[in-house]
Amino acid sequence: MLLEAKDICFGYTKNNMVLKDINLGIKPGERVALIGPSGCGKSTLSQILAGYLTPSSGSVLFEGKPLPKEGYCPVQLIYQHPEKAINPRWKLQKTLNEAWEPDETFLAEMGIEKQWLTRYPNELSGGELQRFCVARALGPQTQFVIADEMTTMLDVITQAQMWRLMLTILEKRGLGLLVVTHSLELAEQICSRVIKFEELGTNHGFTSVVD
Ligand SMILES: Nc1ncnc2c1ncn2[C@@H]1O[C@H](COP(=O)(O)OP(=O)(O)OP(=O)(O)O)[C@@H](O)[C@H]1O
Repeated sequence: MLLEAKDICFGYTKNNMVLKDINLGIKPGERVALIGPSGCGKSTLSQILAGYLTPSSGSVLFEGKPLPKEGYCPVQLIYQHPEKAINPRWKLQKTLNEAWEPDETFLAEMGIEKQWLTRYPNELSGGELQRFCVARALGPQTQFVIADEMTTMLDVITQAQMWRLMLTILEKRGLGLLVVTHSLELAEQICSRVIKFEELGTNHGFTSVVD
């Protein structure tokens, strides 16, 4: 199993558990979509799978091991809201190079203009900023990408461009993917398996660690 969530429970407050006994297993080579109603806990689970939040019980394993507590996380999360994922006081060159140093060809492929690098996040549009977040998440040490409503704020043409590029990179580098989306159409186009969030608490979508 490539990425596993085992018996995950989590609440932002003690009396209100958002996630209860969530089990999910993603095999190497699978591209999985997670769909579910607003507020059910998809983003919370994504943050746990990428090591941003610690579950109150249960565990996350990547290639059979817990996620590293320090250093680069092989599971990279791309948020729905790029402005929340970026330090507002850093120019974008610094933000990008904190993760890795992509070359000009890569930046051009991502549709990132050179002049944007010298700007602060509030000097770019949401869509422009999201390109940085995607580029930043695709560093050479990344092995798995979680895209949480990654293209929601982009126009349909840019959405299609971003996904085409993303899929090319994922395939070239053999990276795993979990897509969180409200669009069943996108899920079915991009992924080999679609999971409904409400099925996760009853062990659906989970295959034993023996795999
Ligand atoms: N930082 C937070 N503090 C307290 N409660 C939170 C926090 N973030 C999310 N929640 C609550 O946790 C629940 C799950 O939220 P989450 O964002 O994971 O849902 P979601 O399925 O991703 O929703 P959407 O599809 O609307 O993005 C919601 O009831 C939400 O109000």
